[in-house]
Amino acid sequence: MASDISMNDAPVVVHSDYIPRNAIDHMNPFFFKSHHHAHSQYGHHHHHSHHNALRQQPYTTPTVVVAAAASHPHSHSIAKDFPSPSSGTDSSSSSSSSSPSSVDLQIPVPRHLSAHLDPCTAPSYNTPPATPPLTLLERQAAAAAAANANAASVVEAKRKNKDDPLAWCTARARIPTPDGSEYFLHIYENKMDKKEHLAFVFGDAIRSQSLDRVQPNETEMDRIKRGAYTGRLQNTVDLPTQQQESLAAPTSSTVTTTETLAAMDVDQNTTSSMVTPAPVAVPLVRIHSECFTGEIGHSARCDCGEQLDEAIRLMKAEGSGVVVYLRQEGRGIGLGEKLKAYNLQDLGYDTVMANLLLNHGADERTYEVAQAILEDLGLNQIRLLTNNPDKMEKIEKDSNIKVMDRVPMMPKSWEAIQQGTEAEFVVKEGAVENKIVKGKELDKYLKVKVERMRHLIPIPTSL
Ligand SMILES: Nc1nc2c(ncn2[C@@H]2O[C@H](COP(=O)(O)OP(=O)(O)OP(=O)(O)O)[C@@H](O)[C@H]2O)c(=O)[nH]1
Repeated sequence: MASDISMNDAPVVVHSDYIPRNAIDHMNPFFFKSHHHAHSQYGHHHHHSHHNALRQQPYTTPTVVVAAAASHPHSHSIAKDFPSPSSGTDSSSSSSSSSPSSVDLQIPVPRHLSAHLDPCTAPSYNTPPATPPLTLLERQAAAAAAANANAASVVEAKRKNKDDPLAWCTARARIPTPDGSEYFLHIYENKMDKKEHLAFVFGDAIRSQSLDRVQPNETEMDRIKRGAYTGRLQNTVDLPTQQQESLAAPTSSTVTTTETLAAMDVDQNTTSSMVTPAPVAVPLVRIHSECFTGEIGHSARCDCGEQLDEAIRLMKAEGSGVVVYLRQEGRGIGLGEKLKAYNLQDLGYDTVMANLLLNHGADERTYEVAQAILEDLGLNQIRLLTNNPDKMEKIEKDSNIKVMDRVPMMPKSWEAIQQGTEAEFVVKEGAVENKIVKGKELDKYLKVKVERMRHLIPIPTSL
């Protein structure tokens, strides 16, 4: 039998100052269920080596486990502060759940998993046990305190550097796309984190002020390398030398160096006199959060890839617009934590509850960097592509940015359900045609967004 190789007799080192990794084991039904069985059903005849390993761990002595199990007559109950997968998180949530039991919360082991709960093969035994989890209230208080501290430090950073932007563009380059259209990818550094946030800029009229600003002692070639030119670059490398010299690199006039600015007697700290973009009608903007699984990994758990593609399609069609691509993977908790959340979702918890059980906020994203990027691109009035009212509020907060209009992003599969055309989807490798996503897991994910995160999408009546 392909047994639990992690449960072999590798020596278990128990340190008295052992610090558990997190609270995950305490809500893992395998963990407690199997212990309960170890004592009530298998008693002390249970001889699997990992049992002894666990016995040595400071936070989960057999006594504690027996007491925990005994205090709950239900043989599957585990820890008092974990709700069942179907219960809500707090009274303010708009969960459609019908079991808001918050006093004596239990995690029933999902029926389909019970069959696999042989304590000899239960897969969680190799995981170090953890400290007792925070109660939900404590978690919420901690999340609120962290959010406040974060907001305060951002304000502080802004106050100290009134004239310095929070984010600035360090390079930009043309990205041709298969249909012949192209956009300029902008890369941003910022004061909040070490991540490279991005802006996909469609249309030549939208320009980064920080990129265009003249830097001390830079040459024309430095500016070309950063992408601080207008128009398009010409291939001069393949031309004979004398022709190379006679051709300016950009096709239009505007690599502006310190020398030319000096000759023009222009204030070198500003670019306003140098770059005068054509006026843009209120442009389409998408503030998109990174999702490796949805955009690269062919996942049908979410519609993130579909949304990114749709935003790009709309901006190509308009010939103008910006996708601000924030590296806030997993609603800010990171990819590793998102994968853990997926395991909890496979146990039946929804996306919100899974985050909370991992001691994260339901959504840890912030939008100050996005605000700074939009300001840098000169976009104070936008049409925002989103279903998320929270995002609309946060992007306007403490800034000059005004969301003039919200452009909804209807999930394609739900649109098709409403139009009765779902059967026409052709499933290709990894995704439905045109990267559209569909399926039960997506439906559940989307419903949670509507029911618990105020997203503005009509749920098809058949769901
Ligand atoms: N923690 C967590 N993050 C997820 C999950 N599924 C997708 N994400 C992340 O959620 C982010 C996208 O946010 P969404 O809530 O889908 O959408 P939104 O950006 O708030 O709203 P829209 O503008 O309407 O798309 C990306 O960073 C994804 O990586 C999940 O199950 N758990």
